Amino acid sequence: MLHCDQLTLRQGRRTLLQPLDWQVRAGECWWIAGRNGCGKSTLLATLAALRCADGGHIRLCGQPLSQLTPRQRAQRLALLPQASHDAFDYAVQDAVAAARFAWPDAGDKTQRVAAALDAFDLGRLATRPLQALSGGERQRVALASVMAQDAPLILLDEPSNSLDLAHQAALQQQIGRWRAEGKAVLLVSHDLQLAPACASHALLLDEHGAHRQYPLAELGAEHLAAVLGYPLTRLHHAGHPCFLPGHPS
Ligand SMILES: Nc1ncnc2c1ncn2[C@@H]1O[C@H](COP(=O)(O)OP(=O)(O)OP(=O)(O)O)[C@@H](O)[C@H]1O
Repeated sequence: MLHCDQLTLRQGRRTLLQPLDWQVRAGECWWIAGRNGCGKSTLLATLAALRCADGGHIRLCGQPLSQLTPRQRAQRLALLPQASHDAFDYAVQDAVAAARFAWPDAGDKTQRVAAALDAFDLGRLATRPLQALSGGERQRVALASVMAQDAPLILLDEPSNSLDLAHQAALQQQIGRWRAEGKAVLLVSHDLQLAPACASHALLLDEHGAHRQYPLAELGAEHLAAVLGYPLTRLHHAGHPCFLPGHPS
């Protein structure tokens, strides 16, 4: 679904990402992990064509990303940014419906919006103005908008920000459903429980642009600890791996 060939990212004179060859396939979820400022959001912004790559090539669903029109891109990928700013004070249901702009001729807008509102527990808030929402409620609207867009590649930048525990669990389940439907998910997250519970693979980025890729089953605490700069222990809990800070006593 996504092919990166020698993808290189820079910020000023600093190399954020040394040349990366990377393939993301349908049904996979890649956890993208690294310390603050290492370039995770910049990578997602580049894959969403919000900035240019500083080297290399990106192909999305078989076509060069740079050759896709904005609507074609929106039909192929959806981005949840780390923060959203509301230019208009839409009602929740209208904000989610706006995400259907990529599919103007589809006749299923009402059902898709209703399903997205339901998946993120927003039915009760459907007519509430965006500016009258709490932080976690606003985050759930952003997630529902991503779902309504119905793109095969989903880019999530810290999606569990501000979510309470029950809504984090709902997000984990929804990521599982997306994978089962054959969508691919890129998950930037500092959450050492949620992310490994959702992911099939990990892409670790360090502060000098170096990167490593692992199937999640092969991601050891020592690999993650090396890029995060903190000792970790890998555990198995509720059917998934998770990582805890510190060494076992
Ligand atoms: N517009 C900009 N001008 C200058 N530097 C920038 C700009 N945007 C980002 N940077 C720098 O680029 C680096 C990568 O930023 P990025 O947001 O990709 O990090 P991140 O890995 O997502 O971090 P975090 O975990 O804190 O969200 C950081 O050092 C940041 O300060």
